[in-house]
Amino acid sequence: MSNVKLAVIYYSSTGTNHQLATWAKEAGEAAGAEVRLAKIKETAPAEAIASNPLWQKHTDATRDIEEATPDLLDWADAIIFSVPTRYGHVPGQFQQFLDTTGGLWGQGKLVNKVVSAMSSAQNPHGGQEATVLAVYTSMFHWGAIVAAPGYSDPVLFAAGGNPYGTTVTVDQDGNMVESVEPAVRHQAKRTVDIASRIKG
Ligand SMILES: Cc1cc2nc3c(=O)[nH]c(=O)nc-3n(C[C@H](O)[C@H](O)[C@H](O)COP(=O)(O)O)c2cc1C
Repeated sequence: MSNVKLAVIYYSSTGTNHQLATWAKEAGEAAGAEVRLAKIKETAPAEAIASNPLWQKHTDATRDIEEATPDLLDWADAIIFSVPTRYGHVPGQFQQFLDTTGGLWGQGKLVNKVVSAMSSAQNPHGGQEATVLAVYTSMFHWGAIVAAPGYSDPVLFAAGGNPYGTTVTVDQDGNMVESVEPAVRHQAKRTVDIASRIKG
């Protein structure tokens, strides 16, 4: 049993990052953490969502998942983010969420949160690493402690060897190309482990 409270926060249009986040949630629970899975609030217009059947289907299927709030960040000792690449950067929906955290930041409440990030893109070199690093740039401003996986376990090589955070390529049909589930589980376990050492 761990005394760590872990928030797994994701944005996903077509399900990939929801799946990554779900594996991270399960692994966090297996590591003994208290875990809350939350989605970033969708801000795209209904017409945009309806124009992509995969997006509409995923939106409908995840309607009941709680939405991330600053209160959730305040609650958590550790946070795992999972967001898809948008032109090598984070989705606007995620940036908008970050823009609501100024109050917590001003009170110093984001300092020493243990954070880790994951991502996906349609191409192996389409911005996966850049997106994870974009998340971390904001985390440095929080004063958070970045728990990147590095090469801390052999499973990371099979997943593509991204030391910044687990990332996956998604084909035209929305299927994951690399087998990243073990790497996601390792990243979540490591995040809980580091957070428990910091929390003491
Ligand atoms: C506006 C937009 C921009 C995107 N930009 C890129 C990109 O620069 N490189 C890339 O490989 N994939 C890009 N993609 C593909 C997404 O990264 C991919 O659909 C996503 O990783 C799937 O994650 P999800 O199923 O969780 O939504 C883009 C998709 C959209 C809608």
